[in-house]
Amino acid sequence: MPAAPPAAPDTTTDVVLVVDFGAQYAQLIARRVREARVYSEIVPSTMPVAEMLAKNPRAIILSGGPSSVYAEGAPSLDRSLFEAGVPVFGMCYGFQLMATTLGGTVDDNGAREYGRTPLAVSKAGSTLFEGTPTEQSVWMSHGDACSAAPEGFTVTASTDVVPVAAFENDEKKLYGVQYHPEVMHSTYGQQVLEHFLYRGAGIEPTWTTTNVVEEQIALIREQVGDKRAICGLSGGVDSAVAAALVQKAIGSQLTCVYVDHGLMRKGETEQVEKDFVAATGAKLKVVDAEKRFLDALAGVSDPEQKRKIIGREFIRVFEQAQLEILQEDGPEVAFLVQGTLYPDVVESGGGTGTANIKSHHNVGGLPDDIEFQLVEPLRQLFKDEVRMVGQELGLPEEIVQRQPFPGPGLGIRIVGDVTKERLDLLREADAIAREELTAAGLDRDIWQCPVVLLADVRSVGVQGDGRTYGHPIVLRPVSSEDAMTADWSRLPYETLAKISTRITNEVADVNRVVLDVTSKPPGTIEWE
Ligand SMILES: Nc1ncnc2c1ncn2[C@@H]1O[C@H](COP(=O)(O)OP(=O)(O)OP(=O)(O)O)[C@@H](O)[C@H]1O
Ligand SMILES: O=c1[nH]c(=O)c2[nH+]cn([C@@H]3O[C@H](COP(=O)(O)O)[C@@H](O)[C@H]3O)c2[nH]1
Ligand SMILES: NC(=O)CC[C@H](N)C(=O)O
Ligand SMILES: [Mg+2]
Repeated sequence: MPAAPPAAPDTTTDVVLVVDFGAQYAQLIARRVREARVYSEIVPSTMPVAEMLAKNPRAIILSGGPSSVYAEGAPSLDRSLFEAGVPVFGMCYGFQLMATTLGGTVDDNGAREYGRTPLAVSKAGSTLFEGTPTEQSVWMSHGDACSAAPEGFTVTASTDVVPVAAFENDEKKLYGVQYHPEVMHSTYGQQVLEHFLYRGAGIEPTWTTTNVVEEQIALIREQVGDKRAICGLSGGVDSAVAAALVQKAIGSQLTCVYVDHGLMRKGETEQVEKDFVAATGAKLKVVDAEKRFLDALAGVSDPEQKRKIIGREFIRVFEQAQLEILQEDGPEVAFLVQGTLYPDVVESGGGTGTANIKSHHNVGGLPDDIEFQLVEPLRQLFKDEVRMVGQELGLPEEIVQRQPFPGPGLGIRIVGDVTKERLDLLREADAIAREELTAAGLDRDIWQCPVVLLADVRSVGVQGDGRTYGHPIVLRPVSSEDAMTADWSRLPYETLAKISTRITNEVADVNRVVLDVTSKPPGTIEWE
């Protein structure tokens, strides 16, 4: 198994633990806490309470989860958590668990609520609801409900069907809400969360991205010591920021390695070589590994298999680069730096009880026999937070604001086997789409625009009065904040028309261009 990355900066004093009960939104809670300028860390609900308390948390948040508190084998918590004097805030499942553990009642009384729900605040000015309206819109997602709060708690909100939708116990510093304050649709959610942190738990909002930079630099120095590290550098935002952080921490002990796997877009390798070195002055090694990747991918059309092969080949190339660097004088090269972010981890099924959506090459695609120790300073952050760290480090806007491009590259944008010919065709189509989107001034409006070749699909066309039987190209422009959710971008028709005409005119074997109008969920951004 890959070595675990450093969990959390131990220099942080004000840590808030988010206990994850298999929630869809545990990571969202953690980032909302950071938005409130307080450091937070997610821990699994299976962690013993003594271990949680040993982290000296200033407060604990209990997430939602798919189980029913009264079901056999449902995740629970030792009562001592509520008696340790640490302020606790339960959300949905966490709220229900607090209720039952402390003597309240939760049952399946038919009071289901999913989505937008009006909440009536019955105690205006309470710790949680101070300054928010007595009627507010919240986001619910539950089938069980609390019908009686535990002794000593004041019920502070209800809905049409749920008599206890929030309760508070200021003396014990215990709070809970049935709804999800962490999702943006709960109008006063952030305010309620901040009230818990500042008023309930008395935490000062002092955490900033500067802390991330300082803490990570200290951690990296401690982890790497006087050994050497290589950094997988793609030219993308995450690896550029990770490399800049590590460069700051260990300077010349770092060598960046860019792998040209033959799955890159047109002109990309040249651009990385030129821009990245100019921006950071880092040592960069470019490895041409096209043959190796294409040979390994030959005949493979299953997306997960492709991802695992690509993940493995990346590591084999890094191992070779390691051997070459060892030829130069210096200590052992024991570490591999990657620009892994939280969404890569959670989509790869790396949360507690979370599903594997797709194996990102740098997490779920890593081979079991990897010997490098991983250095992943951004592993707990989301993209927009990483961009802020990049700005903090003084990286140029062209790098910090770049649209994401997945590590497996065009390999996961060909639905079907990956061949050199198909890649060349897709590179042409992709270059046209990018050129026209840039010319239309839309680069900043869209998050990214995968261009996908449906190599296994053919359709009939008529070109030059003759019949063609070609392949469709899919345009997938999306808008997003953090890639966890996304919407399809409403691009101007003229731009779409130009892209479509140019692709069908200029790219052989393509006789149709289609637009993907699916949000995420249900679709993911990439097709594979
Ligand atoms: N061609 C490549 N050569 C070397 N390392 C790579 C390459 N592509 C990806 N990686 C490694 O895999 C990590 C994850 O890739 P990912 O695409 O998520 O991040 P990124 O390319 O750094 O940023 P962005 O999301 O902006 O594209 C990178 O941070 C980098 O460490
Ligand atoms: O480095 C990466 N390795 C991968 O294996 C990978 N898969 C998806 N992506 C990128 O992640 C974001 C979310 O993508 P999905 O909605 O397709 O899951 C989008 O920005 C995708 O481009 C990847 N990046
Ligand atoms: N979102 C949640 O935490 C749901 C809690 C519980 N499974 C319910 O349905 O009530
Ligand atoms: Mg990338």
